[in-house]
Amino acid sequence: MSPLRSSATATFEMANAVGAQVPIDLSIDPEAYTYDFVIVGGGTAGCCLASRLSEDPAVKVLLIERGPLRDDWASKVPLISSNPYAKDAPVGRWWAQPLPQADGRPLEVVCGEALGGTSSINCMLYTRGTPGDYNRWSELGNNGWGYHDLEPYFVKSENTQSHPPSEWRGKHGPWLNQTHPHIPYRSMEYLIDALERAGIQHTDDTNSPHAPAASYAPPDVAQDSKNYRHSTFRAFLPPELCQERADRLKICTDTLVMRIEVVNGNGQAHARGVYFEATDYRLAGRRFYAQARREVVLCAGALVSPQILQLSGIGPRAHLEKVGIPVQCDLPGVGNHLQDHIAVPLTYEIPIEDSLHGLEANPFKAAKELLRYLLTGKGIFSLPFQPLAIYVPSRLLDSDGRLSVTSPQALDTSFPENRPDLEIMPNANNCTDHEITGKGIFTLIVGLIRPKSKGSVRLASSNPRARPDVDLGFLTNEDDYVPLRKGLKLSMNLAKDMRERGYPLQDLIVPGGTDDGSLDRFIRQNLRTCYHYTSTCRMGRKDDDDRPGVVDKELRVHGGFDESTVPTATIPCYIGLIGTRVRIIMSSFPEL
Ligand SMILES: Cc1cc2nc3c(=O)[nH]c(=O)nc-3n(C[C@H](O)[C@H](O)[C@H](O)COP(=O)(O)OP(=O)(O)OC[C@H]3O[C@@H](n4cnc5c(N)ncnc54)[C@H](O)[C@@H]3O)c2cc1C
Repeated sequence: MSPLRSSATATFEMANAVGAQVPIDLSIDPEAYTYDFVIVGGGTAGCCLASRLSEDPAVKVLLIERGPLRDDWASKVPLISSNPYAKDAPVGRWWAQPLPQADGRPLEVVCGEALGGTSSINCMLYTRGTPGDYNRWSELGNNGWGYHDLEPYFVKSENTQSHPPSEWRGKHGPWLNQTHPHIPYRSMEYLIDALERAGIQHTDDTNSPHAPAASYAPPDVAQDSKNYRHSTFRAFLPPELCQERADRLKICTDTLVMRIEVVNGNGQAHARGVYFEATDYRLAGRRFYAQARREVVLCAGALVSPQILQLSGIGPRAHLEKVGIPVQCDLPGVGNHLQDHIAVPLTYEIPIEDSLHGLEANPFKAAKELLRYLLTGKGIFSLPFQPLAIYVPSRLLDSDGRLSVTSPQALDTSFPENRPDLEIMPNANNCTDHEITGKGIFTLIVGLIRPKSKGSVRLASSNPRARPDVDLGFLTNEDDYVPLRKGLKLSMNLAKDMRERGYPLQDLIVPGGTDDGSLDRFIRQNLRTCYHYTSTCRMGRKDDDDRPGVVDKELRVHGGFDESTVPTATIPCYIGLIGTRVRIIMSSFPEL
């Protein structure tokens, strides 16, 4: 049997091969459906973990992924595969609850659903965050998770094609990344000049632990040498590796895990196995079971991991009882503490030839660019949507949004208090939900990357096929307005500078003024998700009154589990971009 299959029929055959149909036929030898590790979710974390665990020839691993295997050409081309709203994009999209703080608007949440998960459709930015991010995790009591503890795993896993080897950059890992220093948009040249004049320094390497807290650079991007997207599926589970390990690594795509089997005995809970069905609704009800000799590892993302725990009877008792799920373990933290970067875009009109919309308006230019990519791997099709990463700590901005402190001590990010809390994301395209046709668009998205607001994930029903109920909780903590206002002022200053230097930039969707009232109104009307959901199964103490943890520092679910159920949504508090971090957590986990 090939280790990689994709259609629903193949899944069904495969389910027969990797599990036992429920109710289990007692004549089946349990060895036939028992693995050492059963990994739920073949996404950013799951692919990496499946690869690492199956390095040991004595270890049998089953990886179960809800989405398909997508390995066609379009899924590799950055510009095409980075659009989660394209008709056939392998994503799950559903509405979160309407937000009172967004004038009652519901926002859509989006997750990748394919082998590779969200790393198959995201913006590809390989961004680790600052040393202070990890040192803060340590400060919260999670020993072993400080920056110097994790740096060796970053180095081991990556292969940077643009930076020299150093103590913090790796050249020999399976996950490739590179940087594109030449940005083909005229608007970005003006923006870079404006950043320099604003005192925001260029840095050679956004992932250097020595990069200053206020800095800008073209980001590292998860791409191979042909400029194809390097999702974690391509990096960690290439076909030759899957073939070589076919005896011990089974990958089941188009397959939906319904719940984890939890058994209690001798005062301890134990995750014994998982129940699953084909994702295709026509095969719903034909349920299968696989048993885990050692561990069930939950890597279903920050929105679905808590759903699966709750479906399995692990979560806040009152909620489980309300939905009619028998309680196995009363764990109040499951699904709480949802965090996401809060994004507010400023939208400007620019000449259409300076923006990505120039490709829509000019099919000849689009064809030429596509041909260039086909022949050379270069050009607009090879680039990320976001060509520059800009970070600024709001506490260094004065009330007019100007950088007021630039001392080396204040910019040293090894101290948690110096971490930037604002990311300004420039894009040469429309990043709003408004339809704007026939115009060139330039966007500065102000992202609050360390929000205090928190939301939650709860079961909408006991049906595992129903999407969970997501409350993004944006701006439930009013403190979040303060850095957002400063970020908007900084971005408006940058735009003003670009215009004053002669760049034809016209206001389209911007605040009516810079007083708090105008800015706050604009924030509520325009805020949106950044898709960076985390912390719904956070690492931390179970008895922490303010924010009870779900897993301990070895990523085992609290509650007496003798062996572990390990969710990936374990980030204890927010950091910069998230995919890179999730992968490192999974990379370091087996050695803990
Ligand atoms: C549009 C977009 C752009 C982004 N851009 C960036 C970026 O540029 N850089 C960055 O660092 N981060 C980015 N992110 C965030 C980042 O990609 C994610 O935070 C990260 O990939 C999450 O990893 P994960 O392993 O936790 O979950 P995922 O990668 O989402 O994997 C979860 C997997 O579990 C599967 N699954 C879910 N339910 C079940 C079930 N019941 N049974 C079986 N399988 C199941 C899913 O299909 C999925 O494949 C972006 C996110 C989005 C949506």
